[in-house]
Amino acid sequence: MRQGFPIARPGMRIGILGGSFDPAHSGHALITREALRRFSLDQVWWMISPGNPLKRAGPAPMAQRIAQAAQVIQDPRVVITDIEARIGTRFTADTLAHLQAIYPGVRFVWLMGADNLVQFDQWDHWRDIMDRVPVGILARPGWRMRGRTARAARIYAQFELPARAAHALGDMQTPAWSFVNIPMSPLSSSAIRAQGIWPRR
Ligand SMILES: Nc1ncnc2c1ncn2[C@@H]1O[C@H](COP(=O)(O)OP(=O)(O)OP(=O)(O)O)[C@@H](O)[C@H]1O
Ligand SMILES: O=C(O)c1ccc[n+]([C@@H]2O[C@H](COP(=O)([O-])O)[C@@H](O)[C@H]2O)c1
Repeated sequence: MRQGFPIARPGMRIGILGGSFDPAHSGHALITREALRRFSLDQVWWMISPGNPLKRAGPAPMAQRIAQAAQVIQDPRVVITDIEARIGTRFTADTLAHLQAIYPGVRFVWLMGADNLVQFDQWDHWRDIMDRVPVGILARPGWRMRGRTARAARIYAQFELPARAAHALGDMQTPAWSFVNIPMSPLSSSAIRAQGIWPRR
């Protein structure tokens, strides 16, 4: 965990994996390593959300989620950050606007699992997100087909970058998105919570 705002130089390609991370698990680590490789990213920031605007139940306290995330991944290319809470945003479109203002010249790529693509068209100002940054989608068990046929995917079909060219995603003019098939993990935070081992008391 870097205190304050992470350091980034102009020209860097940085993937933002926003999430509840309630708790972080090895599925997050897997998609992060794949995103780094497939989208040729310099870093991925695990942006621990103050709370998903579409989820009714609030997550475990931020400090607990950050500490757990730091146990799940130790990679110099991965930064765990509460930047969204610091900025005071929880809608992704707002957050990305702030990040681009704070870090001019940094090439941000929004990352998400295929499950989020399915409801992406319900996010606040989702088309602004498409206009602002390239979007990298990582396959998730049970969600590949639904992701591919999601409303957002259909509306932006002409802007899809084929997976074989995904390494160039960060340099693309927006809108641009790419869906990559990767080795998949069935893990989910909800399954871990259902086991009653999280949140820790
Ligand atoms: N196993 C996985 N495969 C692919 N993507 C994943 C996986 N786990 C999480 N993600 C993605 O990581 C991001 C953050 O996910 P989140 O922290 O909500 O975890 P989750 O396991 O999806 O949680 P929950 O089960 O509570 O919805 C989201 O974009 C989600 O799609
Ligand atoms: O901006 C929105 O309307 C919006 C709606 C749903 C989810 N998000 C973001 O999507 C990311 C993934 O959320 P989650 O809860 O699936 O981990 C996280 O950064 C959320 O803030 C954002």
